[in-house]
Amino acid sequence: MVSSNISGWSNAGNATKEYFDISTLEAFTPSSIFTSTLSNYENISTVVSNFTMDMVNMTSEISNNNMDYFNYFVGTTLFATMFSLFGSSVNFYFAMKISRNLHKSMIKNLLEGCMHFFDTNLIGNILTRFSRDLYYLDEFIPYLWHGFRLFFVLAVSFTLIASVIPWLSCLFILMGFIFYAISDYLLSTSRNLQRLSSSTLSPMIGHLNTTLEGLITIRAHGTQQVLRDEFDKYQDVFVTANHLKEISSKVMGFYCHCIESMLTAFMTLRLLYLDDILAGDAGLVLTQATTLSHRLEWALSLLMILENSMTGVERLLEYTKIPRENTSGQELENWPEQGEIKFRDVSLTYRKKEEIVLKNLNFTIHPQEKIGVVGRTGAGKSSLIVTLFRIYDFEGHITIDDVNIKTLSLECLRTHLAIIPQDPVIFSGSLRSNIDPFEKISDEKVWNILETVNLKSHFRSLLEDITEKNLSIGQKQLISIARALTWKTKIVIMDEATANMDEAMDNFIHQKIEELFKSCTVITVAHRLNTVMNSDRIIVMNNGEIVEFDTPQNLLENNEGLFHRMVLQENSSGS
Ligand SMILES: Nc1ncnc2c1ncn2[C@@H]1O[C@H](COP(=O)(O)OP(=O)(O)OP(=O)(O)O)[C@@H](O)[C@H]1O
Repeated sequence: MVSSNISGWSNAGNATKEYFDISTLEAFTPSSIFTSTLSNYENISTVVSNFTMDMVNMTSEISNNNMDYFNYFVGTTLFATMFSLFGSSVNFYFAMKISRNLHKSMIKNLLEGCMHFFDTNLIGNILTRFSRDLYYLDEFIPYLWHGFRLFFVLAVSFTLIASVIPWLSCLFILMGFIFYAISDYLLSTSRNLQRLSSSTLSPMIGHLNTTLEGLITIRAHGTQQVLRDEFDKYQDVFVTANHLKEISSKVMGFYCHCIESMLTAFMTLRLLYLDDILAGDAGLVLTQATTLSHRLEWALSLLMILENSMTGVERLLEYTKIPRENTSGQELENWPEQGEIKFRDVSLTYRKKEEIVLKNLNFTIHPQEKIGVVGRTGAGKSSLIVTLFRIYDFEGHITIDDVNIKTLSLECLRTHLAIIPQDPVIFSGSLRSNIDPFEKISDEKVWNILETVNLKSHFRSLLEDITEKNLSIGQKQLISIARALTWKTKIVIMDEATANMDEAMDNFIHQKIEELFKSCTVITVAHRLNTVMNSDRIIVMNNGEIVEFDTPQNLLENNEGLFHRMVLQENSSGS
């Protein structure tokens, strides 16, 4: 039990120490210095007020009894206070450094993390790390330094009692062992309950998040009760774990009180039978003994909070070790010039030992060709696009203008491909920052692009906050197209970009794309077959394989082909 507790502690401690050694600290910003000074001021004022209270309490206890102890008290308490004051300042400085480093590393790792991480970690897990666990690190741990003051005060009380009745020291040593055994047991229990509480909070937060995201669908289907029941289930589990954690701290208080009562009773009985003790000394010993349990309980509860907070730190440190994408590779300018794409023996598996999603694909897309990609749900259309962006590792080779994309840096590859996704992403901020986030082109050119996509009349200024405008999905999609136009890439990919739109908007957007991306290679993933009927060639996918790849005309003429059957099916369901 003892060793498990110590090893748990030292793991977290070593991990923090290891993290602390990372020397990527940046200078503090003026605002963070200001905030830390304010917090430190609060810290210092707490220390000073604690000192004053200690002095008042102890003086009242001593002055009536034995003035010889007064200097001893003042000296020790003053030392404890100075130590605490110095310690809290040092503590704050390092706590802030560790916290800042951890924040930076976590967000960096998260943004550059492999997609596998997001496939295997629920959103609730991530949100809890960035909320509750960071809260423990930022709000609890820096303040726990105050607790060390308590150990001095405890030492003073013990020494004082022992100096009056020396043989009580043996009793204190025995009591120390009992407390150690209890705290060892309870601290490890509490630490595990804290872990349980944190891990049961994540599904609850994740559920709440997805509920809010799908609120319209939930209301449309009237499934509020189902969602409420599910939430209650997650909440019950969380509250149970959290309640047990709270109980463990109460249990510790109970044990402390029991021991204190036994100690006081024993001392009182013993004092009654001692002849050579002054009444003042006896009173002093008794008053110190009665406050001991309170202070011990407080010291142990601080240890418990520290222990529990370290589980938060432990969880945070896991996020500094997220496997990251390999971003290294060559940087090419003015690439690709033609936009020719070749797939050679490309296979993709999302997770090890899982089913192969793309099976040995071999095809060539010629420069400036307009290619449609169709297939039933789960055929592998989006996976094909994912491999082009190297979102997941794949086997085989993909070359663009004879450059193997695995040799390129991720930044180079991804900035030379434009994608218009199914759900257009609108960043919070101005219209300009949404269309040209890296400020590559002039305002005039941005306005020209807006005019090209028929959006100019909707905005008065490029600095207008786009989030305040209630844009339709079609309009958001047009903004995505405008963004793709500023990138001036040779390859444009549309992943079911018009799936959520009515036919008129769908036709309008495709007409725009034909016009604007005439000189580009365009790959359009589509569910509606008429969307890709104007393509030069169509890839028909089934079960991770390319089963047909030809012009729309030839595919329609092949009565045995999958595309032909899909068209017939779509027509019959439409009529
Ligand atoms: N992140 C992922 N992790 C594991 N498997 C995945 C992942 N994404 C897709 N798959 C699986 O890969 C297969 C192909 O999915 P993909 O999304 O490429 O199909 P699709 O043709 O685009 O389907 P849809 O038309 O419904 O979008 C499916 O069996 C799917 O379950």
